[in-house]
Amino acid sequence: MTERIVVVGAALLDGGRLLAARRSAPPDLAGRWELPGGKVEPGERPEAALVRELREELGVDAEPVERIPGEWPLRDAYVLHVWTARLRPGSAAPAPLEDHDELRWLAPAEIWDVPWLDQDVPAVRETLTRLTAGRAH
Ligand SMILES: Nc1nc2c([nH]c(=O)n2[C@H]2C[C@H](O)[C@@H](COP(=O)(O)OP(=O)(O)OP(=O)(O)O)O2)c(=O)[nH]1
Repeated sequence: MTERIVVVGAALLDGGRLLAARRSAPPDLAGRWELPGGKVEPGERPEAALVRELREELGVDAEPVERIPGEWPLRDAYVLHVWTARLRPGSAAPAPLEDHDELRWLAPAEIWDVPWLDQDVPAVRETLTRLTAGRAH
């Protein structure tokens, strides 16, 4: 039986904008944009994984807000789950410390200005719907 590995992605929102992160590796994903995050470790709660990954990759202190319903298949046995998230008061600003070489805060009208990973597009579209409906901020 193939084990399913959950990858958590953060739709990190601030002031009505979404943080997009450009991957620096591996070569086949480099240059494409994604929701920062990573694999949930065995025994780890997905929300805890999200907070840990955002600290490691971006140097921020963030908290999950709500799960975006749905799950999206990635390569191999990976599946993407997405949460909206926000910075906690006093958090540093995000910096591309690991896995990424550029970050951008995108306003709703700019969301499709970057080449997202194909597999992230449905989750990004869902996030945009929430942003424009004023249900996330
Ligand atoms: N973080 C993240 N990974 C994604 C997204 N879309 C997508 O296909 N992936 C893929 C890339 C990787 O193969 C895998 C997640 O790996 P990762 O490298 O970000 O996770 P990680 O920090 O736990 O990795 P590792 O160094 O511990 O191996 O999922 C996404 O939106 N966010």
